Amino acid sequence: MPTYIEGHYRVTQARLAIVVSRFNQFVTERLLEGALDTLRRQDIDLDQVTVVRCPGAFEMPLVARKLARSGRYDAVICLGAVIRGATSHFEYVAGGVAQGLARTMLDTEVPVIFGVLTTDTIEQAIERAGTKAGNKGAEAALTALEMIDLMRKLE
Ligand SMILES: Nc1c(NC[C@H](O)[C@H](O)[C@H](O)CO)[nH]c(=O)[nH]c1=O
Ligand SMILES: CC(=O)[C@@H](O)COP(=O)(O)O
Repeated sequence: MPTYIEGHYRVTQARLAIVVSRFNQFVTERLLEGALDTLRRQDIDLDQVTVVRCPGAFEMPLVARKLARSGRYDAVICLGAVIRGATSHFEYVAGGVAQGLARTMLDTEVPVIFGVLTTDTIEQAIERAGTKAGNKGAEAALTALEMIDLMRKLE
């Protein structure tokens, strides 16, 4: 019979940092609301949650790395909205954030949750920030809890 290891959402004493970018704040604040509401509904003490705002998604990897390396957090949730414009700038911002956050997670071995929307339109972003396509911030919060529990089980 194989041994199965998996993380559950119910974790005790979870210390979380949430990095939120101000760019497209109309969207990112909805992601933050979804994340905080989900953590609350999972009985996470929001006094153990730190919210850090940064200018744009491109700055997130540095902020996430500082938080992860501090040793004060069990996971770092990153919430942003990169929405395509008229130039190729989208590719560089979105690619830089994804690669930077992935590298931070591997370098620090602290779960860094990619809750950054990368959409072609504002409508797509709004749909994923609490309307018809759910709330990616809420999803990111659940992923953080599952990863915290899983990491503890793999220690
Ligand atoms: N266009 C978007 C940006 N651009 C700003 C960058 O994130 C960065 O702050 C700037 O290049 C200075 O380093 N940021 C987003 O979060 N979303 C966008 O759609
Ligand atoms: C993702 C972006 O950087 C983008 O919103 C910038 O818009 P533009 O390509 O029109 O300068």
